[in-house]
Amino acid sequence: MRKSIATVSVSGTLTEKLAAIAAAGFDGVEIFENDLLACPLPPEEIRLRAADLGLTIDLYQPLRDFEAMPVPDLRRAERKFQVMERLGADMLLVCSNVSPDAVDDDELAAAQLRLLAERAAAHGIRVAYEALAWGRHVNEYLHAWRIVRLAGHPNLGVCLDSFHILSRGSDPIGIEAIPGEKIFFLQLADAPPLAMDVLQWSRHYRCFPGQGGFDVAGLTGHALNAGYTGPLSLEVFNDHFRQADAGRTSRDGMRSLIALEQALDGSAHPAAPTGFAFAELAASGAVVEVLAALGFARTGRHPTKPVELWEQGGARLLLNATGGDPALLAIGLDTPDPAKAAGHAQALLAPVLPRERERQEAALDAVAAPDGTQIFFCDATWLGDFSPAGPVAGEITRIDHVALTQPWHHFDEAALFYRGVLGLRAQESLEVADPYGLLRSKAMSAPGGAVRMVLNLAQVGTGDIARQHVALACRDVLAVARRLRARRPDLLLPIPGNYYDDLSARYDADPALRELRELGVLYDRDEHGEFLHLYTVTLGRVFFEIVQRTGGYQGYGAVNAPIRLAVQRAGGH
Ligand SMILES: O=C(O)c1ccc(O)c(O)c1
Ligand SMILES: [Mg+2]
Repeated sequence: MRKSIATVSVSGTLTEKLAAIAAAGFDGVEIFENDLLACPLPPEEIRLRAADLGLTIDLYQPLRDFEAMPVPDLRRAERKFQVMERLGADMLLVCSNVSPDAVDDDELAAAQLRLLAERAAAHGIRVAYEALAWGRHVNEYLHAWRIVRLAGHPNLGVCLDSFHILSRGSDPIGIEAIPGEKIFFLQLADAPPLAMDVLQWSRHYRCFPGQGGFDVAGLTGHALNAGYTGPLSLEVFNDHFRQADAGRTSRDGMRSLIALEQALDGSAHPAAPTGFAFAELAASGAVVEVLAALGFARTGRHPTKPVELWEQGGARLLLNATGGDPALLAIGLDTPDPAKAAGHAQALLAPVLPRERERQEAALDAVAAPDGTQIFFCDATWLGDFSPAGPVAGEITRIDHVALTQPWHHFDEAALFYRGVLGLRAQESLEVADPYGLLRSKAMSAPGGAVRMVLNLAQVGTGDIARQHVALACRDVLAVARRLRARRPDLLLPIPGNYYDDLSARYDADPALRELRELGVLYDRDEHGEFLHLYTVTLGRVFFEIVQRTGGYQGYGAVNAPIRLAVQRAGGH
């Protein structure tokens, strides 16, 4: 299907926006009124510029509060038709009236829209009428459709906007009752679930399909079933997108439409990961000390690269001595068909990483995540490169999750990347207090929890944008804590006594509490089970968490995150 995007969705001047949108592969644009008014180029030049870039101008929206007025402003409309002819745009958007002067009279609205459509027809222009969720009298898409039907003019149809429909909780199934040729335009936007005024929600928090909580693909399916053949057009008002790099935002929008088309095809994710193969760290001597204290042992070396394999149970860490502070460089994922997974990632515009390969080494397909973390798709052969010495027994069994902190302007992009490329589903999104700001946190996981990731967003003010961690699952976190305590107490993150006073206020009778306090182990429970966890101090950008889940606990100990953040920040841990 043709893909379009409203210029309001990306940052920059109109000419910058057009260039970025074209480079991302879109077919067309909706030009937002202010972008045109502020542009030094005359409409004819903008038309040429767009055409040179291979973009059609699919929609223009210069009229506000037009219909159901005591006197409709046809003079202004006539002027705007002239602008549209110069622009080469043949679809005019009219959103439902928000003015207190609007009259609650469908017949009047229909008569005035009919008049507008008649005048538009003389210029070869069609009019698409859209119900804004906060329209004064018309705020439901089926209401807008009734008015359009009442007007009965071939040049008048409806514009459907997924945000306005889904934000009000309207059932999009009704779209299928609208004849396809009367759906003139389809605007797509998602949004995170927020309990707030719908106008503010729309103007500041919209995001690309797949980044929020609405079933935008399902709504699109209804429009296609109705016979809609126009473009899928992204219309996203978002405070972050307005500041972010236009090229990057445009590519991200394109990725969201490709993922939406895949969802419409109904095909399952072709190459979902089944577990963590490894996490690779830029490592220093300090990392080696922590791993040794945790009971890991070096079991292999790469034949040609300065990379060591450290293992315990099914947890495998690669320590890369290429220099630099400790940081997470790469994540390896067990993938049934790595080539297919890489192909799928590439179709979603993930940059495929070049691989230098020596003879006899396993070929590894890898892509770069939005924050630069390398994602490797692995089958069993990669391990052979390291000629591992054999299993290392211990309490730690595998990698439970990896937590990455995203720059604020790439958070939604990262969520969409992990959802589309790896097929992870967002589990929960919450806010965690840091002594100097707020951290937004989104957990994502593969079905059954075989792969879990946590994306943290450093809000403005936290300053702490760099921290990442690898959480290791274990059978007995108290045993790990005791060992660490005996060998290297300095590596354990110290937890304040006040935390344990509160725990005992909440879970009075639990005799294990005393030991948690002594060992610095934190505790949470949900309706499924319990969660015990501890943290090491931070090395460079990275720290380790040791977690023990019992009885199907699904979370990540989020209630304890503010304690951890405060100790890390205050104590320089
Ligand atoms: O927020 C608005 O005013 C606005 C304008 C045009 C649209 O298509 C829309 O969905 C919202
Ligand atoms: Mg809209």
